Amino acid sequence: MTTPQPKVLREPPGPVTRSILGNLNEFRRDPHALMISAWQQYGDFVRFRFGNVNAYLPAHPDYIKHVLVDNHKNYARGRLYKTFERFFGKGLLTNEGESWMKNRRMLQPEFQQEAVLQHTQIITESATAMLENWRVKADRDEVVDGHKEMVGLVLRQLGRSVFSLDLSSYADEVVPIIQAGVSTIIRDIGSANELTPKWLPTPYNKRTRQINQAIHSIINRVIEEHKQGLHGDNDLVSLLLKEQAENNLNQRQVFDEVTTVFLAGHDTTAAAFAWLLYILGSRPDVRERLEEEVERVLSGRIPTAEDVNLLLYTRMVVMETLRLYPPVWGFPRDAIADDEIGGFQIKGGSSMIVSPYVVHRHPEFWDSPMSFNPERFRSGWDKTQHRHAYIPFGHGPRQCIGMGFALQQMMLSLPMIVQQFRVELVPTTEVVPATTAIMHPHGGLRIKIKHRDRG
Ligand code: HEM
Repeated sequence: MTTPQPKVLREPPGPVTRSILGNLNEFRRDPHALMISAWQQYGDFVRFRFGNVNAYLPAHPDYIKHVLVDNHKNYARGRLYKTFERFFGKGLLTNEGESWMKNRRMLQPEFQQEAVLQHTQIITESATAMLENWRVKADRDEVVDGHKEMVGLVLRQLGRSVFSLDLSSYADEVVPIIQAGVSTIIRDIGSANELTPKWLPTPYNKRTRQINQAIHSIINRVIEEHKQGLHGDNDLVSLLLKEQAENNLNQRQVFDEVTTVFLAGHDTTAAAFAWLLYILGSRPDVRERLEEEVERVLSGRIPTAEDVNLLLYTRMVVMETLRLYPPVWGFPRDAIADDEIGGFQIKGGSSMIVSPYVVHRHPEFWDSPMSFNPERFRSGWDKTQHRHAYIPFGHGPRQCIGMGFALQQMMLSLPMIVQQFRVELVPTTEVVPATTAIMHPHGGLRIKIKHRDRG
């Protein structure tokens, strides 16, 4: 009888460096460039070293499936999500275990299709309000920041739907502070800042405090106004306060969940919208087909929830935009115990970077991956495509809870924009993706809004 030989596992290959920080500086500087070049050189499973921690990039959809679904229990939120906690607290995004599961179940109904459909009117009313403003901007031939416009739209839609409060007035002052702060998370990975005690008056601690003050000013107002009964009892905040009254949540948990939905729900969708504006401005062929569809289906009407199912090309454009410009370009996990992926050895304690940005560009799964081609999402695309080659909202038990809401915002608002306006890019510098935590157009998106009916 022969004894079975232990399987020989390979060490994943990756860029070698003598720096004590390993590949960390390069990653902080330009994570997209590092990931893409390393993947092209080393293949579908790459090893980086961040200080004394191994960080792996699983670039093949099978490997991603392993981490997010098949063996997800072995992959915890980990170190990087820990750094998110200083702004997000321990809400759904950063939390784990029993209390995550309990709160996810509690909040899930607020984001299910039925609930999302109920927000249709708020979403279209909010878009109408923005478009009325755009009339004035178009009359004046103003140059505007398209990304900032979209932040305002999203804050109005998200705020009114989920918090019963229009938050768009924060778009100019408070939100930029929050966005600038949250986006530094990548730069802060492994930096000495993270090790300094919070009470020390370092510039880093001061900045963190300032960002938290900006966040708290919004969230405290949202919660306080609900406690005073100013916003009825039919939204996410009321639900959380009811759970608190029944001792299912404490005050801190309510605060953290509201903060998480606010932070995770505005910057992401606004970035996606900004890229949609970019496509409208840079691809006349796509814009013309959108205009044709919107006229045929809506004949000048405001879209309803039923119309969304008929706007097939619009959906294809939204999906292709999320493929090439995924607002969440990467998200982390840490391996709890040793594991094996595709014959590679994974040591417990090492990190994973799951990257929509990389797998959405995988040439084995996407023809001409770098070209923007909505046709690839023609009806039936999902019958032939690998499920884990397209993950703009993640997958598995931790898939984005706001996915349906974000898609509905885009499916209703994009046709309304197309009905009335055209977008002209103002050429200054090339539009490139930011390498901050959320991938919006770097430095904003300078555009002019043109009335469609005036040519
Ligand atoms: C285009 C817009 C959006 C994109 C691309 C996006 C992307 C993602 C991704 C990739 C994840 C998974 C992260 C991981 O597994 O580590 C996630 C989680 C999450 N998202 Fe979104 N998101 C978007 C919009 C929203 C909206 C509108 C909300 C809320 C209103 C939201 C709330 C959340 C929350 C709470 C989680 C954590 C879920 C959990 O772990 O249980 N997101 N999102």
